[in-house]
Amino acid sequence: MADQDAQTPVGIEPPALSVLRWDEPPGGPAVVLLDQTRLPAEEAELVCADVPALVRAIRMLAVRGAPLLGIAGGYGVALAAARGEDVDQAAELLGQARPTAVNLGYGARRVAREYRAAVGSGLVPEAAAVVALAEARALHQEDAAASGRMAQYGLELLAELLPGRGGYRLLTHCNTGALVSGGEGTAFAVVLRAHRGGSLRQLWVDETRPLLQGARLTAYEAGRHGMPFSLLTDNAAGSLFAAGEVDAVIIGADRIAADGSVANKVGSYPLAVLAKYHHVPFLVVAPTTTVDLETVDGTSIVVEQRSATEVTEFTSQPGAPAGGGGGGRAVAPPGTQAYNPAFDITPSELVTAIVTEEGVISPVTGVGLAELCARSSQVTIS
Ligand SMILES: CSC[C@@H](O)[C@@H](O)C(=O)COP(=O)(O)O
Repeated sequence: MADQDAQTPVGIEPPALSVLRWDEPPGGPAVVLLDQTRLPAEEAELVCADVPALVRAIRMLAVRGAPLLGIAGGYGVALAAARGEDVDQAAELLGQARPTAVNLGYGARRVAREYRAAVGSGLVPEAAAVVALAEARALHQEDAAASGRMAQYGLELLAELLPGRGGYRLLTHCNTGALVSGGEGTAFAVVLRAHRGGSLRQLWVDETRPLLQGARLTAYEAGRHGMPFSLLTDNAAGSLFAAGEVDAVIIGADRIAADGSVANKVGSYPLAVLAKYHHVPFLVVAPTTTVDLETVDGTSIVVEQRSATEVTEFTSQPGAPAGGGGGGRAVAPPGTQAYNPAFDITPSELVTAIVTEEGVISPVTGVGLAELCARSSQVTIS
């Protein structure tokens, strides 16, 4: 059971979270996840011993967040390879489990490509499976390194945009910390670095309806690190801006199109509009693996639509079938239809800057994005 009162005093680091790992028990290899649907009540592991189990875990958000989905996709293909299964089919199944986060398909295809190359060079499938696992591990490590670099660039950007502040009051949405990454996350990694350096005055955490990634997960991570933070309902953000309590908005991304449009958790776009109106910087932090130059603009991004029960019931299980029966307490009359997109799209003109592991682009332009991606050491997958 996670102890909600056990906040870590500043200066003392909590133990790193084991969010996703490869395991090789006697029964065969498995991808072991920290089940995010059970946080913060329980720190429970979920063992995925085959690709369908991992696909289910992805759909129900036991594992989630763009960079971690990429890592999960990579290990999923390595799992298929280790089991002697069709890796291309596995990559396809994994890549389609959730449509918006580009990293998922990237991770799966990248490992599948390495496996195919290994077989093509004459390795037997067992040896090629070892190559596939090594590639998944490399992807995992690259993401951890990218996280550290984004944190540094992000902190420098805050200092530049908000000079002379006694400490930053940052508003974030959804969950972007260690729970979504091989490292300390994307936007949350910047917040954490500010906290460690004594420059975080306040973290405002949007609860993030309907699945409460802010309330359940970001509050859990902020609490572990002893941050000064408060939770707010998503629709309280406007009054917080009006009161002058927000110095910057800082979020992650699930896909960034070639024109700089940003897909992120639904509720990000209204924050960008509020930020523009109140002259507050709106910052997006994402690795270059989240930039998708093949998606020309925001209108081409496929936005995942999720079950109505996630809206019509409280504490509904993520991914419960539409039409009731999500396992939660109904808050709407039976049969109520719901509009439940998982993400929304923020156009580049509302984004002050995008922070990647290769540097910062501001103003956000397609040219700047392409340059950063070209500089990136990330493997290009066609
Ligand atoms: C680095 S995390 C960026 C995004 O993946 C995050 O903000 C987000 O929207 C996650 O959505 P989720 O539906 O919980 O997977």
